[in-house]
This record gives sequence, C-alpha cells and structure tokens, in this order.
Amino acid sequence: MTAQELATTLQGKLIVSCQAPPGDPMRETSTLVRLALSAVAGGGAAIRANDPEVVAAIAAVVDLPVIGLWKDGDVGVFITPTVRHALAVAGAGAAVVAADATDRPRPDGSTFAELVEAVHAAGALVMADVSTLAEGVTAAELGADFVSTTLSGYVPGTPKQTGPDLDLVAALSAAIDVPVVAEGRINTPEEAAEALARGAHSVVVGTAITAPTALTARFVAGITRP
Ligand SMILES: CC(=O)N[C@H](C=O)[C@@H](O)[C@H](O)[C@H](O)COP(=O)(O)O
Repeated sequence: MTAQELATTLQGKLIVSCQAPPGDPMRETSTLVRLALSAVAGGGAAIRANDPEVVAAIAAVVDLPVIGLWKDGDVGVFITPTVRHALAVAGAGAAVVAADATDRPRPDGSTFAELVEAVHAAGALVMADVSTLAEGVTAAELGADFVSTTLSGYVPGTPKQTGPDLDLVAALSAAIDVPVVAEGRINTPEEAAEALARGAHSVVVGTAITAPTALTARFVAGITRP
C-alpha cells in the first residue's frame, strides 16, 4: 500500500492501540489479538501494536492495516530504537512501522533517516513518533509518511498534560504536508473529534479503549477520598 493510499484509508478515522505494559495481565498475544478484533468490530480503521510476535498474530487475522512498533526498554529512545527493530516489525507484517523520531541519540548510533530508508526498502511505511513541532518538521523532511504526537509529555521539556497535546497537533498540521496523527492521552470521543478539528488527519486511542487495568485504577482514584 502506498503512503497516499493508506492516508486516504485513514483520513478522519480512529486507530486503536492494542498494547499492554510489562507485567499487565493483558500482555499476552492471543488476548491482544482479541482486543484488535474488538477494535475491528467497533469500527476502528487500523490497529497499533507492539512487538513483532503480536504484530504478526494480529496481521494474520485482522483485515486492517497494522501500525507496528517494538518497545525495547523504558529509558531514552525505546520505541523501535534501531534499524534491526524496525525491520523485524516490518517483517512481521506491519504496513507501517512506528518509531521514535525525537532528537535524542539512538542506542545503536544510527539515525532516523537510516531507519526510514531501511523500512521503505522493506516495503513498509514509517510513522514518526515525535514530542515537538521541530521534531515533526524534521521527520517529515527525512521521509516519514505519517507524523504522530505520541511522545509529547513523555520527553523531558515537553508539557505534561492530562489530555492530548492539541496545540502540537494544530502546529504540526499547519507546518507539514505529511498527515499528522493525534496520539497520547485522548480520553474521550469528544477529545478525538477535537483533535480532528484542530487539523489531525487521524487519531490513535489506546488506554481509553484497551487498558482495563489503567481504567480501573482511574475509577478507584476517582472514588478514593484523600
Ligand atoms: C508514550 C508511549 O510509550 N506511548 C505508547 C506508544 O505506542 C503507548 O504506550 C500508548 O498507549 C499509545 O501511544 C496510545 O496512547 P494512549 O494510551 O495515551 O491513548
């Protein structure tokens, strides 16, 4: 699928992130496949998933594009940090490889440009996960097919917010021609619609749909008196 074809497919649509953190009871491949099937049944347009094994299992049974990544570790650049990780995700059947495109050093000393080149050569597209406007502009210049606000709030120096970074969505949408994906802390359908209204091409929602542990904790906190 070309970048243009996929952009047309995803325009104004919901991408459901089916992930579970380390140690979570939901972190099991067949469980994550069930989450993806639920996302399909509910009308999702694409699935975002972590780990080549999970990507392959979802791609085998879900007739939607899979945006794959491979989280390795939890400090610095850990979302698809190297070309090796990216090619494993592409090889698992992801239509799009999502990777950290922040301006931090990658653990193998490679560049985001090298990752883009390798993924394109493997026949897949690239989603750049960024935390700032400048990173998104650079990622687009380096050939990313989509730019996502995934990492705003998770990189030192970026604003910590309880909701999505809609200002970044708007700024990126005005600055680049590459489709901008709103991702991170979209908690309600209204916030998803607002992100589209602020210029997002499509939206990714994870926790609010697919994370019962975090959602339970949110309710528990809500009824617990200080
Ligand atoms: C920062 C980071 O590691 N984000 C990850 C990226 O794949 C996922 O853990 C998020 O769940 C995903 O971005 C969707 O966001 P939210 O779950 O807030 O809707």
